[in-house]
Order: sequence, then structure tokens, then C-alpha cells
Amino acid sequence: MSADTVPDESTRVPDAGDDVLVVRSLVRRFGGITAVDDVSFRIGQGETYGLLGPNGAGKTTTISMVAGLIRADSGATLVNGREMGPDRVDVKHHIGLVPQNLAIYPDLTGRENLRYFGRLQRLGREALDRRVDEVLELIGLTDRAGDLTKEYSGGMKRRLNIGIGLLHQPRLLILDEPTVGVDPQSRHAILESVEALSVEGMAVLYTTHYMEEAERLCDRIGIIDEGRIQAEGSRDELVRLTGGVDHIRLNGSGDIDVAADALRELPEVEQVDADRRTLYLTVRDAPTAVARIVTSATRAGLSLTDVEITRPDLESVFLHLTGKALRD
Ligand SMILES: Nc1ncnc2c1ncn2[C@@H]1O[C@H](COP(=O)(O)OP(=O)(O)OP(=O)(O)O)[C@@H](O)[C@H]1O
Repeated sequence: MSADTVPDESTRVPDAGDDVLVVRSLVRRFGGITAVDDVSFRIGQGETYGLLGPNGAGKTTTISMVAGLIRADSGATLVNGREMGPDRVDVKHHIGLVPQNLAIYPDLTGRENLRYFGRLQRLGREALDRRVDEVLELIGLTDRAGDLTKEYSGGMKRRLNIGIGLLHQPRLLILDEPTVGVDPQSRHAILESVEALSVEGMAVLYTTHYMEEAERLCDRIGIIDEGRIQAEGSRDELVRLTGGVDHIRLNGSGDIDVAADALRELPEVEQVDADRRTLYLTVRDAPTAVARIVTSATRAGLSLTDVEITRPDLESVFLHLTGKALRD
């Protein structure tokens, strides 16, 4: 372990707790625009935290402060209990930042790129060889490590970029929209690499405007819009903010009105609307309720042709909180 990776207890902020990252009331203005407006959150060891919001919401500005690239107008960032700032080289050592822009050399192989950046991190020769192998495994590029990176696909280059951020074994890895502009297959490979990190015990801060990625990767999600965290929680906690009701649509033939009356008797059914061949149900916990609903409708003489369940997602949460769609 090199000298600057030894935790220096004397510089720990006393009430920092055990979290790898504590962000307290960060504010950053650019001229008349408040890009980040009182943003606070915490990330524990092994936890993946997502900042989910549309373009211009303040995600990049937030992580630029967290990573010590720019100064906050007010508020504080603690990494491993120590205060981050642009001149805190010792604190920066504990984070790995994967920016949106690629920083790799096209005429070097994947392995050579990692070795080059590892030497910049002052990893000793043996430690470097070992870590480069580990990182190649983590990002799924072991088989292509000897190929020039100019021959890599866009997704492979992104994964190598993630690998560079991992070389010095940071406690916190920050990824800024790592899947923007890559094809679906590469996206899948990038998401798998990120999933592997929390297994390694790393804390991850992940920004995205794709709700599917936040749902899949993140233990907790902060929904950010116009510089403010509008709500925070696990996917399920956030979805409950919308009222937590699901919808079931039943199509079939028979006496729709009789079936509708029978379904209104079920405790899990909150509302039933009917038209000629379709019943629209508002229910609690549709996956559990659906079997009883189908049985009840069939007993009431409905011959079903189609059953569809719709559950609220983070897109509906964003709409509920801001009155806007998440996507442009
Ligand atoms: N250097 C800057 N100078 C002036 N305004 C800025 C600067 N950086 C960001 N902003 C503004 O601050 C707001 C937040 O931008 P930010 O880049 O943090 O959002 P974002 O959520 O990361 O979106 P994107 O994905 O588009 O980068 C935007 O209104 C943006 O125009």
C-alpha cells in the first residue's frame, strides 16, 4: 500500500459516519443559473447510487464537484470521511472518475493503455501487472487485451475507459452517463461490468437519463431535475410515491358488466371500468392479484382472450414529481 492510500484519521471529519461518500447541501451557480441547488446524498460501501435526470438537470456539475474538478459555491463533499476539494490530491486518490469523453490511445493495445495509465498512477511493476489482469477481467476485455484500441467497438472503448478509472482500486467509482451513444449489445456489456463492481465492494455513483439503467443497477436513486434532488430511494420506494397502484387490462367475450360487478367485490381491486370487450382494473400488487382476478372473471362467465399488467416505473415517478417526461 502506498503512503497516500493509508487512511489519515487526523483529517477525518468527526461526524462523517461509515459512508464512502457524503454529499452535503452542494450549490453551484454559473452566472444567473443555479446548476446545482442544495444537493445532498450518501453512498455506502458496495452500494450503487444513481443520479437520474434529463439533460441539463445538474448531474455533470454535481459529479464535477464530488470529484474535486470544480469548487462548490457552498456545501461539502466527504470521501472516506475527508473533505474533497480541487487541491485535495490525497482525497482524489480514493475516487476513480470515468468521464463521458474517452481518454485512451488508439495506437496502443488495451493492455498497453492500462499499463500506461497505471504507471501514471505510480503502481509498481508487479502490482501493475496483477492489477491490469484483474481489471481486464472485470471489464470483460481479457480476450481482446492485445488488440489495438482503434479496432475496438465504441462499447469496448467505454469499458476500457472504465478500467482506467479502476486501476488504483478506488473506494468510489464515478461514471458519467457511460452508455450514451453505444449500441444495445455494448450497453449490455457495460452494465455487466458496472454490476461486477459492487460485488467487489466498491461504492459507485452512476449518472444516467435512462430509467432502465437506474432500475437495473442502482440500490438507491436520486431523481434530479433543475439542480435539485426531487426524491430519493430504492426503485420500489420511489414508485410508491405515485400511489403504488398497478393496472390490469382484461379482454374477452361474455357479459362484461356481470364480470365487472364480480371483480368489484375483490378487496385488491380498487376500480373497474368497462367497455364492450375490455375491463380496465386499478389494483394493488398486480402480480399477486392477477390469478384471483382471472379466476373471478372466468367464473362470472367471461371468456378471456388477453390479460395485460402495467406497473408504474421510474418514468411515471419522474412525471409525477416534475410534470415532465424524463426523455426529450
Ligand atoms: N461551465 C458552465 N457554464 C455555464 N453554464 C453551465 C456550465 N456547466 C453547466 N452549466 C449549466 O448548468 C446546468 C446543468 O448542467 P449539467 O451539465 O450539470 O447537467 P447534466 O444533468 O449533466 O446534463 P447533460 O447530460 O446534458 O450534461 C445546465 O443548465 C447547463 O447549461
